[in-house]
Amino acid sequence: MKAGIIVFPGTNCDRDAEFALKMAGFDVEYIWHDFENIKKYNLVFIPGGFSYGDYLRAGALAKFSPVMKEVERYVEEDRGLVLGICNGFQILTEAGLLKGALTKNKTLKFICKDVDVKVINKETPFAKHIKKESLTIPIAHAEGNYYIEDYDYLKENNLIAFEYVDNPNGSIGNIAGIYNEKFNVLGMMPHPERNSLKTLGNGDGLEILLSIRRALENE
Ligand SMILES: NC(=O)CC[C@H](N)C(=O)O
Repeated sequence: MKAGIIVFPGTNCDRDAEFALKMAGFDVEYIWHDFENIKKYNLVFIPGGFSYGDYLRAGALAKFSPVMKEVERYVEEDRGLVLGICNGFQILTEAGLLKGALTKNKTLKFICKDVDVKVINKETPFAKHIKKESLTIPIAHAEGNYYIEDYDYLKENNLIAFEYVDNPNGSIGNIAGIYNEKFNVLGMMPHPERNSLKTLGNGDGLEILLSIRRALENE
């Protein structure tokens, strides 16, 4: 099972992602942002960080990197799954691959702490093998306040992946992560790769990556 981690100038969670994906049983390669061919990966992972220094808005410049056109085709042609974490989630919304937008935290401060999230839609490859009802996963962001005009659309179509138990940033409906309509893209603000071992917390983050690997294997 092969995962490709996209690296932009300013990405800083790529090594943690590699470590966690290997823990979950993936073979891992890096994909530099000007790469135009991502055919061979079962999972494309867009990690966190500060792509292009978060200039303009987090993710607003990264969406123009050549690799993002290929990610669009990858999603459209159902070649595998895409997981965007934090800055990865911001890039996916900026690129229009996920609905809504990540705006500044309601406190206007960078927040770095562990949060509990409830698993909302369990019928997707990303979540169907998660055994727990809620997971403890760290957040670290300044622009994690998720907003969408048509919140009901997300609810009615089961596009909400995770909700915060105790909303840290002002996100509408306590949203911590969402899916696209084909359920082959997940974006989430918490960092599962930062809690992939019991010694890093309780290992809850690995549940998500293991669920993805198992679902891909059973396809
Ligand atoms: N952890 C990350 O991915 C960095 C956060 C992000 N660019 C922000 O501050 O909103």
